[in-house]
Amino acid sequence: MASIKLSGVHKHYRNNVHALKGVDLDIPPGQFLVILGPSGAGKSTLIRLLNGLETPSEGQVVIDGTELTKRNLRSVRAKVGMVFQQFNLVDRLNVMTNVLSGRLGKRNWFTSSLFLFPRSDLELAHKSLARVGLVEKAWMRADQLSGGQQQRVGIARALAQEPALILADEPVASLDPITSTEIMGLLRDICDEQGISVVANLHQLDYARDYAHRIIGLNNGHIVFDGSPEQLDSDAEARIYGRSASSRKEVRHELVLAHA
Ligand SMILES: Nc1ncnc2c1ncn2[C@@H]1O[C@H](COP(=O)(O)OP(=O)(O)OP(=O)(O)O)[C@@H](O)[C@H]1O
Repeated sequence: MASIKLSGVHKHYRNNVHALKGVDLDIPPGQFLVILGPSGAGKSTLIRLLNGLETPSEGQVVIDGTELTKRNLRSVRAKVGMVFQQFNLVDRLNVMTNVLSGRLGKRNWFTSSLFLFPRSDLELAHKSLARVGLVEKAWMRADQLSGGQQQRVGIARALAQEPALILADEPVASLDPITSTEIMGLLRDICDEQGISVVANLHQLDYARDYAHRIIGLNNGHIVFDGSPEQLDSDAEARIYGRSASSRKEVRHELVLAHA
């Protein structure tokens, strides 16, 4: 389980974009947090700050009481599993090897470079594949699987890290609606059953409502909503997406008429 605290976090990129503008956020252990917001709001930047892919220009990111710095990056990252929109598997390698790569951060340079894994790692990779229901695909090439299966492998790879936290950057953006609900359900079950915190960026409000314990809304680098799924009403949606609630209703009405 991981507790996460962001205090006064700003992110300026070199091109003068001010992507995050003073973000304060406390995420207790075991929470499933969904980040919503329009394109460019800063969602991916926030996710990337949590595993040290980006560093704050100002402010602090503290995970389990340890401030994330360049010096402790490797040890903190070893506790953070990543799940990506495009799965990020090595296509030509089999599923088992892809899952085992989740162990690389825990091994020294020599054994990692030779892809030598102890028996305990193989058992853990097998257990992770069983958790996502894909043991029978262990020796298939990753690129022979469907998108949903590839995302399950991505989740198994994250689980093989024995993570305290899983970061999911638009985990269902490349999947059809049925597969998307299966993947969101799997992530929520992992969070509830194993106490692994999940922070996910989403563009779909319905999935946020159905699967999150808590939702934050980002707009132009600011947190403009922080509440439960039940609190995400039309006013909150309007704050997050920068439209008035009535204009969103009109747009929906037009869409319904257009499809009638
Ligand atoms: N590496 C980078 N260098 C420069 N600017 C960047 C970089 N990454 C993001 N930005 C800018 O920072 C702002 C926030 O981007 P970010 O990707 O965090 O938004 P987002 O909410 O995840 O958007 P989307 O939903 O489209 O993925 C945008 O203006 C973006 O162009």
